[in-house]
Amino acid sequence: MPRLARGRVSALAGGPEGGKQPAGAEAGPPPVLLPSAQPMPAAESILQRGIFEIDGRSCDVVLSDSALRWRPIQPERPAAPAAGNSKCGFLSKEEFIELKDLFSVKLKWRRSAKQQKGGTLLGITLFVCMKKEQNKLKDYTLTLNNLSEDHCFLWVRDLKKILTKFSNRPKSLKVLINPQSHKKEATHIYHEHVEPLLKLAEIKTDVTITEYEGHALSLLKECELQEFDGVICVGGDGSASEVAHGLLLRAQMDAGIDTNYILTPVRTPLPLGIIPAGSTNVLAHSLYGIVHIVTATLHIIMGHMKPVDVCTFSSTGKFLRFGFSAMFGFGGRMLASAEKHRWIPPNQRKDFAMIKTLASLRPEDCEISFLPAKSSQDFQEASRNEHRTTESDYNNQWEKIQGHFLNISIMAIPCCCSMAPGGLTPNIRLNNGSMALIIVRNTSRPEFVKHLKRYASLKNQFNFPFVETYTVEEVKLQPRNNCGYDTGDAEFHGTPSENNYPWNVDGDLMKVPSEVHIKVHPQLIRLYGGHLQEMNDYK
Ligand SMILES: Nc1ncnc2c1ncn2[C@@H]1O[C@H](COP(=O)(O)OP(=O)(O)OP(=O)(O)O)[C@@H](O)[C@H]1O
Repeated sequence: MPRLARGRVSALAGGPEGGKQPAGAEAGPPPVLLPSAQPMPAAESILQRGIFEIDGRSCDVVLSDSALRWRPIQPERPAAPAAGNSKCGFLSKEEFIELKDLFSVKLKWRRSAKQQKGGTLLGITLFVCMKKEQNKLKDYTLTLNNLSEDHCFLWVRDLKKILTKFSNRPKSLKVLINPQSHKKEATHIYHEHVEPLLKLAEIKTDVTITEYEGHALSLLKECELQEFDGVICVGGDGSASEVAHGLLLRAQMDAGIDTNYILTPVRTPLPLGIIPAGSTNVLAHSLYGIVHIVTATLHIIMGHMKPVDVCTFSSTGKFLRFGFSAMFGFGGRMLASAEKHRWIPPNQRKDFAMIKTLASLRPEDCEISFLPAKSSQDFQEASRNEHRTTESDYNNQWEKIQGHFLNISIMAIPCCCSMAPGGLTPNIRLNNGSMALIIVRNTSRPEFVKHLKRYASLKNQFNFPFVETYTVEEVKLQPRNNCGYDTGDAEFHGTPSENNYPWNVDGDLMKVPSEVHIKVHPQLIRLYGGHLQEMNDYK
């Protein structure tokens, strides 16, 4: 049975310098540490051994290059004559933390309220990243009390030396905050929940609060990025997508690629971290398996990284942007309507736009060409998930479908959200080099609503005669409404040449007058995070 370690507080509560406790930091209950009484592997070399008081008990503490182990020291009791076993007094259980879970170490001082330096040394505080439940990470502290300065200095020196060996952990980050995201809480979220943890981990930050739409993009195109190990975006999907686009665009510029015609993009050297502060947070949810600010921050601090597929969007050969997912038809119109009514509060705006777009539901007349994904794994998944594709489709041959469609979704990531925690496309992973193409043909409004509602339960949402799903690598979508695009809003009326079809790309409105070509590029960007189930570290 795992044992509870007592008396531990949150990493941010009563820290070494007595900093204030941010909202959300947990003071209890005490965390479950690793299963006790594990024998020390023979390969572990001991760096330090000493006596510390932990949770009010004197402990024999051993620091090796991979773990910190402790065992309470119990006084030898006189042997019970009947039992005849004099060693029973020493059989206390060992507990340990693995050093790969450690993210900071500080000396613990007792200081008066006004005192900035000095004071009485009480011991050492270790800050540890722990898995709390399913995909959730939390920060916890372990305090080793010992009044000897020499003793504590030596231990801190060795522990810090170990921390420097985790070369994938960032030391300097560029942070971009969208103050307008969702309920305008992104700045508060950053300062209250993220910054204290980054400071604790001694990560340097350079913060920019964006002032207008596209600010993050223009900044990333020009600013000096060499000094940073990663870029962090605090905002919703629109912001995260803009920053990902900016980072990738910058990588193409640095590689001397003409950004008007990006055929084979290069990978971006800098990883991107996403702190969810938007209304939907699909990207963060797909990445972390949960929308939780401390989890997102700890993934960044610990340097957990995941390569993720990205799509390029182009029209008539010209590059438009990078993105992770897109919707055309109902999804595009709904976003266009929501953007037009920005004055409505965010939650109500989405409901309003949904109802308005449903009320004027109409199909798009278009031609869809797609290149099926070639891997056998994709083929198996496709067949398992009631796809209509046959093996002959997987010959690198373009397929063509013409007709009237209510909605067309193209997703390179699972698109998890509160409505569909398992993802809108559960068979697409973050980096399997393929996209889901979901085509909803024209049908009655009640049938379409039934299909939308099924996403919430993730039960047979594709099991309708008017829904087709494919696993693809490329898609070309050519609208054929030459009579003019009509959203029911005046802004979209006009002559065909003025028409711009609204696309929803990662929650951002993109208006394009003609064909859009979408191509997936495997593992083009590295994002901080990853589902814990997939990470060996947390088996
Ligand atoms: N200071 C600003 N003022 C107005 N818009 C901004 C500002 N900074 C960034 N933006 C833009 O706001 C857009 C939407 O932001 P974001 O996605 O973060 O929030 P959201 O729409 O509330 O969340 P979600 O996309 O998750 O629904 C982004 O495309 C971004 O370019």
